[in-house]
Amino acid sequence: MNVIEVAHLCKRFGKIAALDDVSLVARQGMTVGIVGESGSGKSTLARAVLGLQRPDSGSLRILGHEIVLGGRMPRELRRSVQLVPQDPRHTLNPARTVQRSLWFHMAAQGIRRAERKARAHDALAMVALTPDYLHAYPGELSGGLAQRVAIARALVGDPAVLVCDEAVSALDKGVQAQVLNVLSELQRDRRLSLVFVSHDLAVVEHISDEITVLRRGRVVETGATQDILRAPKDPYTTELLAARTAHPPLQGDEEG
Ligand SMILES: Nc1ncnc2c1ncn2[C@@H]1O[C@H](COP(=O)(O)OP(=O)(O)OP(=O)(O)O)[C@@H](O)[C@H]1O
Repeated sequence: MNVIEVAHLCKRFGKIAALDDVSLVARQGMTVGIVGESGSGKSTLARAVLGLQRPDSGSLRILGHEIVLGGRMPRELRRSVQLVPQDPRHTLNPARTVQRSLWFHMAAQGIRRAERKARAHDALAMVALTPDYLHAYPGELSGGLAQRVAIARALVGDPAVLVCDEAVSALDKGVQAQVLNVLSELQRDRRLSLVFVSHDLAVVEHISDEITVLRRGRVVETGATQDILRAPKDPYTTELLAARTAHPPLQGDEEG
């Protein structure tokens, strides 16, 4: 099943075409990686999928439902597509305990009070955190732990898709590997779809079944990860392949 279908999306900011006829499909239980250098339109695409950025034209379907561009996304669909942000220490409210952040997120999603405790415990367990962390403040957490909390927050409403926007870019390599493992396991065990956005092809290739390469708002190449790595069709993809950093090991054992 296609959980996200983006077709011919366009978005301009003045003279800049941030998205120029971009199409993308994310299927259930699969990870689609979006890669491109800074300014290629990755975040604009991610924000459009999350209903946070109004495209000028094109179409967006989530779980088969057509989304009215510029309209308010129905709550159930908003709940089914959740963001894992770049640096959770900036996006988790420093004045709220983990519990309050999770509660706040669940309240915004219309989740009943009676369900919240169990959901919070379940979501923390899914990212291998004990309920002790409910009482921690973001400032007390390392980058890797804070990112696990951000993933747990994204999971509390039982979404179908996680949109990970540079979700490991702020982390050290060993911690990146751990967070990538958490995301891979969630995808495999819960049949989650991931839209994994990164400027770093080395990270994207490790987690993605398919890759879409963006450049200046346009899709230059899309295909199965192995095909793109083995035989890139576009010179820009070849450049990205040449420029990639050493990939993070998928079994890291440090915590930062
Ligand atoms: N709100 C905005 N107002 C004006 N221009 C914008 C806005 N948002 C994005 N842009 C421009 O659109 C283009 C695409 O930006 P976007 O942030 O989507 O790229 P990106 O690939 O995510 O880059 P980065 O990794 O640096 O965030 C850039 O040229 C950017 O300057």
